Amino acid sequence: MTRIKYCGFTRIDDIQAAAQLGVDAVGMVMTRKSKRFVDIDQAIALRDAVPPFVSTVVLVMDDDAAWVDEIVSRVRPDMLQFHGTETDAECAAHGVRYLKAIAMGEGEGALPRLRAYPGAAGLLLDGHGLGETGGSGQRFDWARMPRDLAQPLVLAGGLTADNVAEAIRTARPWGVDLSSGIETSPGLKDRAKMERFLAAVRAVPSA
Ligand SMILES: O=C(O)c1ccccc1N[C@@H]1O[C@H](COP(=O)(O)O)[C@@H](O)[C@H]1O
Repeated sequence: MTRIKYCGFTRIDDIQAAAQLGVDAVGMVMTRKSKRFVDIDQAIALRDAVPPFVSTVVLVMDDDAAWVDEIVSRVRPDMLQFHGTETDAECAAHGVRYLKAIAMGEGEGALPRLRAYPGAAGLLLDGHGLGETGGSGQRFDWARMPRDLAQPLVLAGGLTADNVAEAIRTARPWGVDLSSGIETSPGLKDRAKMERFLAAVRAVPSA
């Protein structure tokens, strides 16, 4: 079974709809570099709308350590997701389990970074380049998904209901994560797109 995370929520109705549909995790973006940025009070309201057994993840990107600590103490996400040039020690410093995003848009330059995060609960391989913000629907060649890493790998970048079956068959990820493929505009989710994406993932036989 391929796990599913929908990311970039800004509206309570959307996050509740995603949970009802059966996603494993929901994400909120708390770096001011993003068009989907939510502040602490919005994030608390969104988190409080998430039912039991659905994980909450907060995404940051080269943000001040003090800001990340404030998120941890007030929003209390189940996991952090780092998208910048943070080191393994910097990611671990907040005392919360984390995913590290690896910018696969870099080409071969991404390969050393895949082994630089032994403390990460999982790695999220995204289509954007190093230093660029994600969430823009940029994909990478799914055949480049490594096969020899111990950590669970999450595939991200440009996934939609129309391409996710092929992506899963090619990359064989632990899970998939997306934002723009289930939106009408940044931060505004579309229930029909969320439903179609889930059905497309569930239709792929497990390995
Ligand atoms: O969503 C954002 O605005 C964002 C900002 C900075 C870094 C990452 C961001 N989004 C993440 O990028 C991937 C893929 O998104 P998409 O499906 O291609 O739109 C996903 O993990 C988003 O959460």
